[in-house]
Amino acid sequence: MTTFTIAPSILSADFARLGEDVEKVLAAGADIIHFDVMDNHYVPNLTFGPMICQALRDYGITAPIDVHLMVKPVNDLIEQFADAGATYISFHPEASEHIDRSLQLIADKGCKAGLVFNPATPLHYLDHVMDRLHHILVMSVNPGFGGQSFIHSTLDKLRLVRQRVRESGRDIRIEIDGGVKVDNIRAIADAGADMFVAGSAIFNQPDYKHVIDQMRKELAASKAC
Ligand SMILES: O=C(CO)[C@@H](O)[C@H](O)COP(=O)(O)O
Repeated sequence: MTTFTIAPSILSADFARLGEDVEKVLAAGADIIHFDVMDNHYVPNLTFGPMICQALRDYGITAPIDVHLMVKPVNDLIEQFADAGATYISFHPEASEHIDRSLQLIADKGCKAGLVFNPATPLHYLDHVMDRLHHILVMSVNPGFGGQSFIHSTLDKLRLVRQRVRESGRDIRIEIDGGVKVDNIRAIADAGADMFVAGSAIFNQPDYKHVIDQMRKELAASKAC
């Protein structure tokens, strides 16, 4: 049976009360916390760095922290986020000079590695690195901002990624990120995702538990179950 992971993106959380908001979303049933790191260079927006990750660990957050690096170059921040308590670290292959080296660095620092694909990034970057991946993150919006609409054509991309993972015979998680809502999460699971990042869909609602419960109900009805 497929294990589904719900990963709220703190990009839409209340930054003035971040520790409390993260505690609240975990108590509402979230599995892990998704951390969108933007550098105003690789993407046109600026968010937070490793100090915030460390601050959440110091505050007492023990859930896995899933760091999505939207930065260029990537290696310095891989090291800093690993030291600050990241569990998973993913980066965009076109933002790394040496993809294999960056993946190895993540593993050497004791974290689990992922590669991220923008809607138009070709999947050939998966060649030769499947054995190094814990997850593959498929972006269903162009990176940089929360609250964008899901790009429907990424469902086809998800199916291709699912096929590649199946053919590899490896247990690689497939994460989707951008525009994930209660009303599309089942179709996304049917297309092959098993980790779901959702920012605005969860944090912009007053009752996080209600949204997460509805998402789980949709997932339970998916063909992937
Ligand atoms: O990485 C990104 C955007 O670059 C995403 O994680 C978004 O932050 C998801 O936000 P919603 O689309 O769910 O509001």
